[in-house]
Amino acid sequence: MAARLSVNVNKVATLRNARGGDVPSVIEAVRTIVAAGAPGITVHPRADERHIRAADARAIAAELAPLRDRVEFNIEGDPRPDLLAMVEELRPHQCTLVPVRPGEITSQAGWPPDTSRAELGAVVARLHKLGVRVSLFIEADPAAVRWAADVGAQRIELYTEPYARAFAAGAGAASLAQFAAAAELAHSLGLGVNAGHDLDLDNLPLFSRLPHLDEASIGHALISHALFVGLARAVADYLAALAE
Ligand SMILES: CC(=O)[C@@H](O)[C@H](O)COP(=O)(O)O
Ligand SMILES: NCC(=O)COP(=O)(O)O
Repeated sequence: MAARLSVNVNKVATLRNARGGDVPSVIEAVRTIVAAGAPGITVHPRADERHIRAADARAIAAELAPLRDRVEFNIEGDPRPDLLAMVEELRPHQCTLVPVRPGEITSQAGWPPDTSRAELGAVVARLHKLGVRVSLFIEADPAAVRWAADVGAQRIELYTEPYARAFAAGAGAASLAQFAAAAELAHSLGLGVNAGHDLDLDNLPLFSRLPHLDEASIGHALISHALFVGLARAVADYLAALAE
């Protein structure tokens, strides 16, 4: 069975915020994406609200509430108090905890495996208690996979920028082998396997062969593709690439 596509709509909000109004509408984008058959929506509401704002997350949660049994909502972010309060309020299917470095343009790394298990473990336990699946954003590194299992996560999200870079350099198969080893280890430890960052129509068909892949969250390249072919067609293209 093909992995689920979760479309990250951050960049719709980036375009909207550029002019300060409500065009393009994030909610209209969500409706179009869901109508095109994507079974997941992802947002990464950053502390500086450069794109997705707390109000967007609330509006998306309300929009998806009637569809809860077929469309998953995934909120990504660092475990800062306001984000955890948002997750507690909105109860998305999944929260993906991502390390954030001050001033980063975008995510640049996964959680280091020497991150305090006690501190993050308490956050994971709190979210699990709310019925929210927790995924931890990590590198394709066995030590990081074992760390995520020790912290109590239900899933990992493999940070795929290194794969995308390797693919562009003609070394995609070798990189995929490293990711596959991490996915196999995660599966053996009872962890689900998500993946995301810099996946696109060129590198996704090969990556979709990853064993045990549950979900791919894709935003920047998909929304960019939509500028040329339309959003519904972009979603269809990514669903097809993920099913290859
Ligand atoms: C965790 C991840 O890889 C994405 O959520 C990424 O952080 C998107 O953030 P931007 O859309 O701000 O680049
Ligand atoms: N978790 C990855 C994500 O949500 C989207 O990343 P990108 O496709 O915008 O690089």
